[in-house]
Amino acid sequence: MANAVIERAELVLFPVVAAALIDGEGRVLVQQRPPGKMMAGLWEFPGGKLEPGETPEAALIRELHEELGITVSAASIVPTAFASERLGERHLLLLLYLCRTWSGTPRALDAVAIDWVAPADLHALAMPPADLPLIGLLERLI
Ligand SMILES: Nc1nc2c([nH]c(=O)n2[C@H]2C[C@H](O)[C@@H](COP(=O)(O)OP(=O)(O)OP(=O)(O)O)O2)c(=O)[nH]1
Repeated sequence: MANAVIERAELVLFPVVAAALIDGEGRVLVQQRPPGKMMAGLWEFPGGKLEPGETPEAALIRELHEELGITVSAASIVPTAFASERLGERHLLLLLYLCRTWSGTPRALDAVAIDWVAPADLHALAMPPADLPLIGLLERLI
């Protein structure tokens, strides 16, 4: 019992924000994680960690600008789903937003590559474990 209490106290939640950008044909943008990063080569939704003092929405707008070179307004990102997954010593809470409008053309500024994929085709991509439950949700939502 004491051990269980200690384990709970030491567990650190790791919030990460990500966006499913949807284009006019109902496809979702995914990007491939670069070499040297954890889970290199896997396809993910653009996004990342929160900086100290940042709201999830501000972090997502910043990450989309840094990673894709696009500008997104707070009104354009809709909180939609989350995933919860053990990630090494921490526990990932992946907060997924939908976004259908932005300005600029997405470019792979951080990732190896970006691609636009129909939600049903996400099943065929190698994605992080946390993302897998989100695919079926996106198929129904988009
Ligand atoms: N962006 C993103 N991260 C994901 C997804 N699924 C998933 O498990 N993750 C994990 C991978 C990483 O452990 C973590 C995101 O951290 P990161 O290191 O990529 O964040 P970052 O962009 O702030 O990276 P950095 O600049 O600090 O290198 O979340 C996803 O769909 N999108």
